[in-house]
Amino acid sequence: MSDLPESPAPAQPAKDVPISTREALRHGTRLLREVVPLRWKAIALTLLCVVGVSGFTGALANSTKLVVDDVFGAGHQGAALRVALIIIGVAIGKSFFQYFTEVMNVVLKRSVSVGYQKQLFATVIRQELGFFSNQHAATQMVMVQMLGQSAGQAVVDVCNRMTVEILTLLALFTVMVLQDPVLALFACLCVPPILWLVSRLSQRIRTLATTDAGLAAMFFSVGSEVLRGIKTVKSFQLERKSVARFNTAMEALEERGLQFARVTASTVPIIEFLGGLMIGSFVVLASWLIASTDRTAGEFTAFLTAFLMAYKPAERLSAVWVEVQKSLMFVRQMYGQLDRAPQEKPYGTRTLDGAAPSVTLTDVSFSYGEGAPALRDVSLSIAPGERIAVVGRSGAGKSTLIDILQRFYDPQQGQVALGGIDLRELSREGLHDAVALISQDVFLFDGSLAENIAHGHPGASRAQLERAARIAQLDSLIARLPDGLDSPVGPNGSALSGGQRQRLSIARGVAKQAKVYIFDEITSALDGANERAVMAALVSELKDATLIFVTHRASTLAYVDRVLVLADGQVAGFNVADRLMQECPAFRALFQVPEDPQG
Ligand SMILES: Nc1ncnc2c1ncn2[C@@H]1O[C@H](COP(=O)(O)OP(=O)(O)OP(=O)(O)O)[C@@H](O)[C@H]1O
Repeated sequence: MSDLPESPAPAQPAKDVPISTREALRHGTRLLREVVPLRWKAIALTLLCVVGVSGFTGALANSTKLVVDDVFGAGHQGAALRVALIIIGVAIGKSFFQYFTEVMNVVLKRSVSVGYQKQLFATVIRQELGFFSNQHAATQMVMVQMLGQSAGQAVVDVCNRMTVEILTLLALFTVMVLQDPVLALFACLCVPPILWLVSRLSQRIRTLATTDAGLAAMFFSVGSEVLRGIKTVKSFQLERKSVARFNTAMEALEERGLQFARVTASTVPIIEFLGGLMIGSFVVLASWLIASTDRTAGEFTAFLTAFLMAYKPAERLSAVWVEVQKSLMFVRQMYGQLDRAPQEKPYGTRTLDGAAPSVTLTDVSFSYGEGAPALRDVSLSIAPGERIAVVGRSGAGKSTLIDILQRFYDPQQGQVALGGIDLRELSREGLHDAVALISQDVFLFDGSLAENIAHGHPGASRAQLERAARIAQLDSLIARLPDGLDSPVGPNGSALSGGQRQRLSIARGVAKQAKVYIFDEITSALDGANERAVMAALVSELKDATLIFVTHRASTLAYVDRVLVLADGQVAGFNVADRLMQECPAFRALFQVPEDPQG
């Protein structure tokens, strides 16, 4: 029959592949094309602030000419006060625009990041089940957070940080040309080789930066895994091992930080030396120009100030470019995720009418990837409204069977049908409305008992919620709680005991009013009395549905019509329990009480 189980490559921390300039431009352009129409007001405001900052920086450099020529040189009456006022005015103007630039930085970064984080999460959640089995949930979430933030960072870096440095350099260069075109030409000849050297160094920094994110994701992944399983860690005395694993991750992070610092630090002395060499040459050239032409000392001072002031934006520009490339590396990864076609299998259009359907498997075989088949040539038929138990040793294929019944996976061979309709012909809603899974892995939402039950049947009446709670034997708990059914359960039901959480999850499943119920080890956290009460209520209240209980407990068998025994992915028996005890060795191995050796 159909497709292999989809196991697309899930989110991985950033790969160690530096981004080429062409790729960086491609992804950067796409990002801006998407962001600009949505946030053009914020971007326009940012650009306005950036033009203000650059313009006032140029003006500040130019004002040194006034200081030298008008204040110190000519000694005009009142010149000092006038020049001082000009300089103060320019500084205030620059600070004003700088303040709003910073504010716009935060606004723009946050809005872009959040927008992409929402898109990424929506893409992740649409993936099929195979996607999630290969990747830690914490890592997935770190990737969603980090990739979204990188998009925000890249936009801010390009629209704000890079633009401000480029415009400031242009403003300062204009001052240099206006004040002394000959020296400006000389600077133009000297600067390119320095820039080439800087770019070589930044390339090295970029390579080191590529694995940063992967290590950061490891920090969360290792730490959160240990903390989530803290009870297991303590009970198996795994503290030392856990700390050792965490320390290894931390040491890798530290080592990377040190390497990064060493390379970054080496750039400063080299640039300082070359800068000093250039300034020395300017002084010699300027003294000759001042002596042999009508150039003033003020012009040279303004030129030199502009040149010296250009050093910082040039340095920051190269740093920002490295950061932009790093951000764009993640943006590339983000688009890789966003562009991944949703792993949704095609669904049909049919729905199930009437009451409980039959469940039929014909020659069904299924393997996870290349491994041994988890189910082999399984053929069976469950009658409408029948109650069956599915039993088998660990790894026999029980969970795989129930995943296939819900079409989480399609088998590679054979056919699965509900009420005689091939599952692939059912619409997505038709299938998931008809089948309810009540799992042993209880997952509850932070809300009231009623809200949690209503997740099974949005829009259910109060009476329907109360009925579901009663079937799940929650009525005595509800009677004790001050707010009854409206009492909060806490995050993932933390205010409830294990058994109460399990019963709440049963109530939610019951409220769904499905036609086929699959109960996966649902009584594992219940005491004997509660288990009997829950099972009796389920079989009497859900008479109009086909019930499938996956179980390891012998006590459950008293409530079912037949028992399906799975062994190594095959049907070892499917009959009433008494007959299986006589005929099926696999069943006896599971449930026969060993004879007392004492006699
Ligand atoms: N996501 C997966 N990837 C690869 N192999 C898997 C996966 N899930 C299950 N298997 C393999 O498929 C086989 C059947 O597993 P399954 O989970 O269906 O058994 P089970 O009867 O439900 O076991 P248990 O009672 O322990 O839950 C096992 O050999 C198992 O190792």
